[in-house]
Amino acid sequence: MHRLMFTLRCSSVWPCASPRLGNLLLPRFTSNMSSASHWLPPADREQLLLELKATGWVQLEERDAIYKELHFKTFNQAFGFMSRVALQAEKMNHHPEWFNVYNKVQITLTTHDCGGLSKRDIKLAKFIDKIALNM
Ligand SMILES: C[C@H](O)[C@H](O)[C@H]1CNC2=NC(N)=NC(=O)C2=N1
Repeated sequence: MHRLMFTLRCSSVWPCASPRLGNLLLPRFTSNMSSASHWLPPADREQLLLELKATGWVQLEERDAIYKELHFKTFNQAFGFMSRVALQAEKMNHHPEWFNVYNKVQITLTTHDCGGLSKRDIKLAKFIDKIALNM
């Protein structure tokens, strides 16, 4: 109950994502809630998530994050893809959670600084889709 009340009080100033009340898994409040430029307005969020779902991203149930699994022909292709994403992630100072076995790459995107999805996750997801298409 305390967590729910916390969210209701804080939701109007949340900089990254609109909190999910459905399953009561609520974002952390941290002192590093940097710039409002990462703010994902709820209306934009729904539209952008629809677009990403059409390319194979799914929303995780247990946290405010998106997930995609990619398959390549070889390990070299998978690793080449990861290298390109890693360079972009470093440029954006926004890093994926990911797991690779041979030709398979599983990626979770979320913004740790705000405990949920932000514009940065959308931007990185779109970049990932673009790179994967060109492999
Ligand atoms: C201190 C550093 O800027 C932060 O920890 C950055 C690094 N990379 C990050 N990556 C992701 N996915 N979320 C973050 O909030 C984040 N924050």
